[in-house]
Amino acid sequence: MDLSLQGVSVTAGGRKLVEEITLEAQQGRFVGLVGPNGSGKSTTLRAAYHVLKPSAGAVLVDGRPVESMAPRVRARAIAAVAQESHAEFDFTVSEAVAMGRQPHHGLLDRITAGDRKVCEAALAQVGLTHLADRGVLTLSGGERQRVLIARALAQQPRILVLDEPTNHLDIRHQLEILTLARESGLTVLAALHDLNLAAAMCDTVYVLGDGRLVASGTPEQVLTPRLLADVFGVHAHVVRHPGTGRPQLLFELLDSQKDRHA
Ligand SMILES: Nc1ncnc2c1ncn2[C@@H]1O[C@H](COP(=O)(O)OP(=O)(O)OP(=O)(O)O)[C@@H](O)[C@H]1O
Repeated sequence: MDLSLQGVSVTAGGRKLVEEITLEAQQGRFVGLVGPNGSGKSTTLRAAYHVLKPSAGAVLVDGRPVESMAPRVRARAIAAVAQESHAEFDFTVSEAVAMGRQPHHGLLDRITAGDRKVCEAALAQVGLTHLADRGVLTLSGGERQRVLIARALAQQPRILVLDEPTNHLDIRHQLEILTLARESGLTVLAALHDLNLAAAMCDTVYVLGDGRLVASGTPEQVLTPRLLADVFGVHAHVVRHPGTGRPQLLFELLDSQKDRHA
């Protein structure tokens, strides 16, 4: 399924948090959203997965406004992993993942053998089968993050919206989880802080600065020293990854900042 935001603005407390965001995530593509702290990434994603109502513009799934979709239909289309989602109750890992099956049956229906299979597969995909019976409150931050991703996968959506999915993950799990999302065949829209992961994984990158889109394109087109200086205020050297040929970035402070910190 295609996900598209068309001229989306979000207002809160009388202030425009994001303005006129237009972006496209086509079927099966991995689309990244990058930008400095407070630039509006989470706000944009919350509008995309319909927990924030845009004050202007529209969010479309295969051309259909998400707000016109019944909640259950929407939940079968889009699954989201929010930033710093908290597990408040001490469910077991399998119970937490099984919540992802809710959109597929009635509230009071029992979980079926088919549901259980889907959940086991999702847990295996994130490498947590061995923790199925553990309480989520006893997990490490990275394990908990992988449970949330397994729950989103168990939802069997067509679109995955991920807000900082690599939070708390060590480097191997960062690469594994993003590769899993990339190769899932799902449409992925992910906010990423790590620009090298964005460069390695994304088909298209959108850059936000101060609530507005400032650039979009392939990582090669977008992640240039000029843009990184303008938007992030850092000096970047761009090199090619010897294995993948993708751009990789080496950072240092701009000279003006170095003087400030000298
Ligand atoms: N409910 C709200 N009321 C007022 N301001 C808000 C609200 N939610 C977010 N903001 C502000 O909107 C701006 C964008 O926030 P957002 O969380 O979308 O940024 P972000 O790019 O995801 O940041 P980070 O990289 O730090 O996670 C910030 O300045 C934030 O303080």
